[in-house]
Amino acid sequence: MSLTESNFQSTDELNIAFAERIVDILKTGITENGRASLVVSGGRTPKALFNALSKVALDWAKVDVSLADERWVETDDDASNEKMLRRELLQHNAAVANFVGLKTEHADAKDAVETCTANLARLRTPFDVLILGMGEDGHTASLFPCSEQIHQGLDQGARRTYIAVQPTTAPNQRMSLTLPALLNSKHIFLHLTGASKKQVLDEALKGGDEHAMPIRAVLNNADVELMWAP
Ligand SMILES: O=C(O)[C@H](O)[C@@H](O)[C@H](O)[C@H](O)COP(=O)(O)O
Repeated sequence: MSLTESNFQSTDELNIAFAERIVDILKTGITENGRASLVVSGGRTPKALFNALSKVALDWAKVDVSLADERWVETDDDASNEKMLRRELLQHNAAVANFVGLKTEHADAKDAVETCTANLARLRTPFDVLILGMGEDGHTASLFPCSEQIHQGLDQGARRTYIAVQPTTAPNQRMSLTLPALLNSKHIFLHLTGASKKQVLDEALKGGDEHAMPIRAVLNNADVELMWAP
């Protein structure tokens, strides 16, 4: 499968172009299907993009927004991706979007897999836009190479859409879309900033065990657009 690279001079330039690209795809989805879906990652990288996106004119009431993964903490915890999303993306014009969060009342994410799977019906699938990030260890969404659950997460034969993951090199239990669920997307973007992430991506592109660098599993099975700035 192919990797299309768009390199920008600065994160500001990247965010402007990326927001426009996302909105174009979502508009097409709304025109063709009445609704469109946007599934995003958490972490630090997308904050400014989300802020830019929240101010763009779009029929946001017709957009379903969800997360590729969530840290299993309360939604008012600073580590919560939902908290970040509510602060950065679900504001301004985008405040009326239909947000489907992952965190439930269950103390253990394993007990919430069924609920998250049922809630997926509230989102248009295949996802119109999926934005992935990547960690320095080659994880994407919360498919962590260090976790015991990585084989299940990358299993394309299984019907799971979500998986509870316990990383051993990062804090918090997680809920993550599985590889087959991530791949059920019309447009997959990999959003990276900084030279070190580019080096990690180059390493992943050399090929090798997907379980050692889960981003490889996405790159090997989908057309991916890289959006990168230093
Ligand atoms: O919840 C999360 O942590 C993510 O969704 C995760 O996959 C993230 O995208 C990468 O870890 C990159 O994170 P940074 O953008 O913070 O480097």
